[in-house]
Formats: sequence, C-alpha cells, structure tokens
Amino acid sequence: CPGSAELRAPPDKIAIIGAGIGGTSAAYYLRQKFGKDVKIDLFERGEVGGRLATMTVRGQEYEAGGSVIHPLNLHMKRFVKDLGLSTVQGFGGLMGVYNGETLVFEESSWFIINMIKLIWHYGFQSLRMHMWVEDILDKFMRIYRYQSHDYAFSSVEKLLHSLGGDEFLGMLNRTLLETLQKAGFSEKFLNEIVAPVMRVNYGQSMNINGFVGAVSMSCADSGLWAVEGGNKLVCSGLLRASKSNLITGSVMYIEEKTRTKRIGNPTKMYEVVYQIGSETRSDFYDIVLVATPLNRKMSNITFLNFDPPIEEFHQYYQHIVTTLIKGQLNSTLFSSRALDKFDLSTILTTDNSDLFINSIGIVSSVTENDNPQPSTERAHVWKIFSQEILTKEQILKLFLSYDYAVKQPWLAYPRYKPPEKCPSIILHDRLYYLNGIECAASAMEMSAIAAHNAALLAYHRWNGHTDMIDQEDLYEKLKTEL
Ligand SMILES: Cc1cc2nc3c(=O)[nH]c(=O)nc-3n(C[C@H](O)[C@H](O)[C@H](O)COP(=O)(O)OP(=O)(O)OC[C@H]3O[C@@H](n4cnc5c(N)ncnc54)[C@H](O)[C@@H]3O)c2cc1C
Ligand SMILES: CC(C)=CCC/C(C)=C/CC/C(C)=C/CSC[C@H](N)C(=O)O
Repeated sequence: CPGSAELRAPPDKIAIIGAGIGGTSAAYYLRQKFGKDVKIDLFERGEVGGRLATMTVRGQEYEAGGSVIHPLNLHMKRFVKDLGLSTVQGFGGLMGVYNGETLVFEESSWFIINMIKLIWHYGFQSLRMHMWVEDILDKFMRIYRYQSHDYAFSSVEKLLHSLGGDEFLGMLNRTLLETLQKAGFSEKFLNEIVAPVMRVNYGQSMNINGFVGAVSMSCADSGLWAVEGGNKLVCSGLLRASKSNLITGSVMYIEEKTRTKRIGNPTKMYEVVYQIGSETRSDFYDIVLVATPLNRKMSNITFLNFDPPIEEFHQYYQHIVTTLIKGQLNSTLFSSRALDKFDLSTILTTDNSDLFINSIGIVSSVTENDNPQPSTERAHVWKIFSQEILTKEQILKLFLSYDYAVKQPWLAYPRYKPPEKCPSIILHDRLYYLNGIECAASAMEMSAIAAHNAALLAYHRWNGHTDMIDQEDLYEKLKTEL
C-alpha cells in the first residue's frame, strides 16, 4: 500500500511566507497532513489575500485583483464549502470587441442570433475552440484525483506531464499563436476573439505560452463565480481553519543553520529573519514554504549561506492597472449608437498599440448577486484594465461624465515568454517554492494546486515516502481504483 510506511515524529515548526491564496491553502493542507501539534507561522507583510483584494469606494467593495473562478476549479469550490462561505454568479452581460475604430464583434442577447453571428463571422471556429479548451480541461482535472490519493510532484514540469503528457509540456514551450495556428484556427478568429481574451485576462498578446492561453480561454465558459463578500475571504477563512499563527512582518533572509533542540542531536534548521516595523526578529523552522513570487520587486527575500547556493529568480511580472470609474460611458467612442441604445457591458480590445485600455466592463460590488446591465438613468461602475495609469484626458475620452476614478496598480502575473523554464519547487532539503507554477499559468486555482502539492511533497519527504512522489502513469494506475 503506497505511502503507508511508518511515520516519523512530525516537525515542530513550519514557516510559510505569504498569506495569499497559495500560502493560506498551504497552511490548510499542511495542517491536514501533519496534524494538530505542529506550529505553523504564516508571514505576511501586507494584507491577507495578497492579489485577492478589494477596493472600497463610497462604502461598496469591488474585486480589484483575482475576481472570477471557473466552475471546475475544485479546490476553490471545496474551500468555499468547508468555510461556509457563499458565492455570487452572473458575470454575464453582452460583450463586444473594439479594434480602435469600430466594434468588430458584438454579442446578442438572443442565443440563436449569437450562434448565427459567430458562424457568420468565424465559421465553426468558436465551437472548435470550445472543444479544444474542454479537452485540455479534461486532462487538467486529473490533478484532483492524484491529489486526493496523496500523490505529489517534485517539479511543475513533472506535474504537468502527469496530466497531459508531452502535449502539455509542448504547450509550455510554444506560443499560443503557434499552437492555435497549427491547430488550424483562422487569423480573423485569432485576432478578433482570442487576442482580446488574452488582453483582458493576462494583459498580453497571443505570444504567451499555449497552456496559459488555454486557461485564459476557459474564462469564456459559462458559470464563472466569485465569493460573496470578496474572494479574499477564502484566505482569511483558511488561515483561521488551519489554526496558523499570522505574523505581520516582512521576511528578509532565510539561512540554514545547525541547532540543538531541547532533546536530541544537533539538527539542520532554517532561520527566518523578518522585520516588524523597525524591529528585526528571527525564528527557527524545520520546514519553510515560500508562497510569493521570488523576485526583487515582489518579495525581496535573500537566501544566505546555502550550499549549493539557491538559484536567482528573475521572472518579470506584467504591470497592470485596475481602475474603477463610476460614470456615463461615452458609447460613441466605440459605436455610432448613443448610450440609450448601447447594450454592451464588457468591451474587449484587439491587439492594437494605439489603444490605451485592454478592456472595460461593468462590475458589481462583491455583495451584489446580479447581472449588470447598462442603463441611462444611473451611471455604472466600470472596471478598466490598462498597461499604464490612465490620464485625465484618457478618462474623459471614455466617459461623458464621471463621479470618481480610483486605481490599483499590480505586478499581476508573469510576463509569459515561451519556452518556459519553470523554477524548482524544491529549493533545498526542506525549503519549498510554490509560485513557480505561475510560469505555466497564474490563477487562484493554480496557487491552490501548488499549495496542495507542496504540502504533500513536504509530508512525504519528511517521512521518506518516496513512492508517493513523481509516480509515472498515475492515470493508468488510478483508473482501476474505485
Ligand atoms: C488584476 C488581477 C486580476 C486577476 N484575475 C484573476 C481571476 O479573475 N481569476 C483567477 O483565478 N486569478 C486571477 N488573477 C491571478 C490571481 O490573483 C493570482 O494568481 C493569485 O492570487 C496568486 O496568489 P498567491 O498566493 O500565489 O500570491 P499572492 O497573492 O501574490 O500572495 C503572496 C503574498 O506574499 C506576501 N509577501 C511577499 N513578500 C513577502 C515577504 N518578504 N514577507 C512577507 N510576506 C511577503 C505578499 O504581500 C502577498 O500577500 C488575477 C491577478 C490580478 C493581479
Ligand atoms: C486553472 C483553470 C483550469 C481555470 C482558471 C480560469 C481562470 C478563472 C483564469 C483567470 C484568468 C485571469 C488572470 C483573469 C484576469 S481578469 C478576470 C476578469 N475578466 C475581470 O474582469 O476581473
């Protein structure tokens, strides 16, 4: 029976750096695996939630970072259920695509008319795209089976290979454009539908890798949802449920040192040095999980005196600005119709360097469970994604009038540039890195998957259960299990 070998005494203390969805779900899974006696410290220098954050404007909260969750994101679904949270749905509304001059595509509220329009413009390409994404999602879903049987992977590449074999690894190494051209998608469909979806989701072109491209295209599926009150509630809920200790401080260094515990021989431990205000403190841990992107701009953590030294991480993250504007849209910028005849609630844009926005769409507050519809009577709250902070002139081009404009800049997700070489998960003997998974695709569920994997990996390596790590042909092996 794999993984049922004798257990070593659990570690005394585990540190997790970063209390976003990655760090808090790692705390949750580590608690499940190592039990109640392990002390888990969770370091966070900003807000619990990280890139899951809301902006409060005039007493209403809106998602400013990670906002939508796919119906097949089973970890997120499970967290919401276990934590007793509620969900909101309705990211519907009509979508149009603007190329800087005109709307090249507009959805219709009638299903049948929409189908006819899609076929008229693009033949059966949109149906083929749906099937392409479904096939990838089907394989991707295998991870839940593997993780429920406690299997872990020592690298992102091995994890992806176990799901989709060489096809998934190939997608990491080729651009989405190459992948879809090879699959026979037309230039028109790619430019008018696929590129705009990449721009709204990842602020990048079709030169991102094929895997993140597929994840991004899955956002076109129906049934997207969010957490009522804000997605960040999952993070605070997991923190509480895992009974971890939150340390509000900024980690500066991690160093391996030999320590003699109260009983037993000298053992190797990790010293985590952190700053709270102007005070520097440190503590020792048996296991450390890093749950934040490792680069100077985002976390600035130094690894001291490791032999061999820990590699330097240089992944660039894409700068994106979220702007919330309450106002009356200047619909004539996009079409000849005045606002009372303009029924689009999301406008995506094609890859055109003259455009100063990636997308603009009506948003509801995190407590509203409705489908936003434009109306002339009251101004809506619009969420705009752009590469740069919008100037007043640009805002006045987009809006006839507005009440307020508030912005939140992000280093949002990796700047994808295939072929992708994903960072290691095992940085050192008992030191693990979660955010390397973002090189494949950045999404809440990806961080939760990386967290579950790292918790299982740390547990099996602690107990010497090598048979639970990097097993090949898992799909075939588990097929026969009930
Ligand atoms: C604008 C935007 C829109 C997005 N939309 C979606 C979406 O709709 N759906 C979706 O699934 N995903 C979306 N994403 C992606 C998703 O938000 C991220 O993939 C996910 O939240 C990453 O979580 P994480 O825990 O891995 O990292 P983070 O959330 O970045 O957490 C890392 C944490 O570590 C902390 N930290 C960093 N350095 C230190 C240090 N030295 N000491 C202590 N603490 C430190 C940070 O403060 C941070 O809180 C979006 C992201 C952005 C920015
Ligand atoms: C991991 C899998 C299989 C699916 C996740 C799909 C998903 C929800 C990806 C998120 C992509 C992303 C970074 C979107 C950012 S913008 C989201 C939204 N359009 C908004 O307006 O905020």
